[in-house]
Amino acid sequence: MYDVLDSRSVLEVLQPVQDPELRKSLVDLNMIRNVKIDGGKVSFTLVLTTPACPLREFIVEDCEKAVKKLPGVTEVNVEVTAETPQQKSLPDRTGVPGVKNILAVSSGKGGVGKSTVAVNIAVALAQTGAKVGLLDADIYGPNDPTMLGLADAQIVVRSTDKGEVLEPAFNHGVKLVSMGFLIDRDQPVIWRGPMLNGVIRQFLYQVEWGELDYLIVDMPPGTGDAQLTLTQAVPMSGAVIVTTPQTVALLDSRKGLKMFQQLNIEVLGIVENMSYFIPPDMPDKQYDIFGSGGGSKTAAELGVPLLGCIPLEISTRVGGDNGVPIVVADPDSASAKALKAIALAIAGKVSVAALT
Ligand SMILES: Nc1ncnc2c1ncn2[C@@H]1O[C@H](COP(=O)(O)OP(=O)(O)OP(=O)(O)O)[C@@H](O)[C@H]1O
Repeated sequence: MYDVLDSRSVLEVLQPVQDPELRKSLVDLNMIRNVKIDGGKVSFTLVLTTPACPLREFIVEDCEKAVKKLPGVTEVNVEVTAETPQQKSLPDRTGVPGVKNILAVSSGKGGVGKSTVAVNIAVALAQTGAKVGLLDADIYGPNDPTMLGLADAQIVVRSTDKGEVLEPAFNHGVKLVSMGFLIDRDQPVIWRGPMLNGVIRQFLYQVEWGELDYLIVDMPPGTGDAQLTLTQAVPMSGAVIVTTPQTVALLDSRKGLKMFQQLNIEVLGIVENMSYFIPPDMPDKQYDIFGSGGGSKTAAELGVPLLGCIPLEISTRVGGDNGVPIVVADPDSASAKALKAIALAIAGKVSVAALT
């Protein structure tokens, strides 16, 4: 069938190989580029739709298997790169130049670990090579500077010919802008809609974010006016809802889900935090402190995916307090593994949403 080994025959054997999430041919998606033949050696570039592709190895293996079937092939070299697609444009919303995808991390209730999840997901995505920003919009408890090791950072304002711009702080591979840089922690601030709107617009459009694959927005907990103002002001492509297994937390997360759905923002899934406790001195034991299975039940009821379950681990809390997120401090811990898998699942879903 294939008399000559050339780039056309390589593309032909790769034609049936699909991106497992997009269910389309890699060739049709323009994910196979720079095919080169040198004797029996075939090399090409595989351009994934996110550096955090959860199925990277699987896709590479499929490509190698397909090309090795060609007569005369002695070696296959696949160079893997990524180009994150731009989120679809939203009606009545202005995107942020250079920022490909904006994602909300929210919770119906306070204290469920929303900021812990937002910070660790941001860092986990950056660890894969993605360019990541974090906008800490939690007006009630802006903890991201502490959790990212930037408690003492100052936001720098520069005058340019386009007016004043803010320079984000940076640590663990993530650019950060936080409400915490603006407000005095000991002074309660009452945020009225227009004021919050103004600050958020500044955080979106007057910050030198540069090129970002993902801008994660750590939302304030709850579903009140502030959350609604924010959800309407930010051109988000998707939202992640963090919950704990208790019934109350789950009821609240249902409200959060409805809020996003009403505003036509895709809910990418639910993260169940504090799912179970593993005592550090008894790693074989597991205690379901807040009950079990709540996250998966709610996800099934509401028809959204469960992105993952994170155990309650002392080192996760310590990582947050010390400014070294658990995915950096102890990447092999159960929590870090769960958080990294959740970050990859989110990246996969974002690419699918952008390309379908
Ligand atoms: N899986 C976990 N294991 C251990 N501690 C955790 C875990 N998740 C969160 N925590 C701890 O619980 C506390 C609350 O977490 P966090 O600040 O992330 O919650 P939150 O939902 O953002 O709160 P709020 O928005 O109401 O301020 C923090 O001290 C954090 O370190």
